[in-house]
Amino acid sequence: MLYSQTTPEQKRKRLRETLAGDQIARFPGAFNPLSARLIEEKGFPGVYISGAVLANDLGLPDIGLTTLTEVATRAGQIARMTDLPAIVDADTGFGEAMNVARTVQELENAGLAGCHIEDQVNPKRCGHLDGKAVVGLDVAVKRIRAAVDARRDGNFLIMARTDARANGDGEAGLAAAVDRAKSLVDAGADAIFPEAMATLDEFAAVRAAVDVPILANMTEFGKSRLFTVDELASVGVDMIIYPVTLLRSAMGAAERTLDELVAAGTQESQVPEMLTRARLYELVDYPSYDSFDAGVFDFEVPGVFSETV
Ligand SMILES: C[C@](O)(C(=O)O)[C@H](CC(=O)O)C(=O)O
Ligand SMILES: [Mg+2]
Repeated sequence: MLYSQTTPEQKRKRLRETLAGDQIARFPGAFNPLSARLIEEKGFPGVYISGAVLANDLGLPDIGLTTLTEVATRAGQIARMTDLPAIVDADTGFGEAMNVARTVQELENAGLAGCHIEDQVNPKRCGHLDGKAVVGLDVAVKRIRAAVDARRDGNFLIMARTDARANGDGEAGLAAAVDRAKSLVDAGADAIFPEAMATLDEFAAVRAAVDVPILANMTEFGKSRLFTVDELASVGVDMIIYPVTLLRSAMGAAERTLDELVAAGTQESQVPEMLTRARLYELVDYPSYDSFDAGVFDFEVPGVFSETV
């Protein structure tokens, strides 16, 4: 009922244990608090909260327009709805070193289990688009040091993302990303997010260069094909995110339903694709509220909690 009973400290500990385990960990992106519940129910070990999704959900492009307050608030709403650890995309940290320090403390306060901070210049852009630029190594290192020093829970995961792969074609770009990754680990990063890797061999190169967990971003319509979990495990990736997948699925379904309403004058043909009333009530945990106040759930929903409605 209401929110998760697991404390942020417990979630952060659980995240550390997950990353220390042998299994590759998949973190689908929750686009709202309720979808975090769905992710938990399907057995995933964690929830990812995408900066692109938070911005796009507000109708904004992913170019660093969202504020720390907006991101911490929404990420906190998502994190509190699940017992799973949630990791949030903190973009460039909302400024330079001092701002990054505050960002980390606000995200801790919001109940997140970790965040990633990238080395792009502002205004930033989606890591899978061309024309990105990264800050100098000194600035990138300062961001990570500030983040690490600012956290009050040693288990809050500071992941460094490098966008340096775009700094040159093929080998040159990869070498730049590998160098950055090593320096960011030396600066204290707990994990590395090498952005826009083109091939499995590129992930393997990053894997060989650092001894902290590495993340693969399996975003659709990006720079690489969508590798399978086994493929990524075979090159030593520890964690996979599917940042925008659920938002794209949900918005795709919404568009199809609207098109059908326009074309047919009724949504009838789309109903079998929808989450049923029963399933929706199950996800928001209606029956638990009954134990609190028997007047809350004293109605019948046909087929409630069955597959039939
Ligand atoms: C991971 C990412 O930073 C995000 O905000 O989700 C994006 C995802 C995307 O735009 O597809 C990214 O820069 O890769
Ligand atoms: Mg992002």
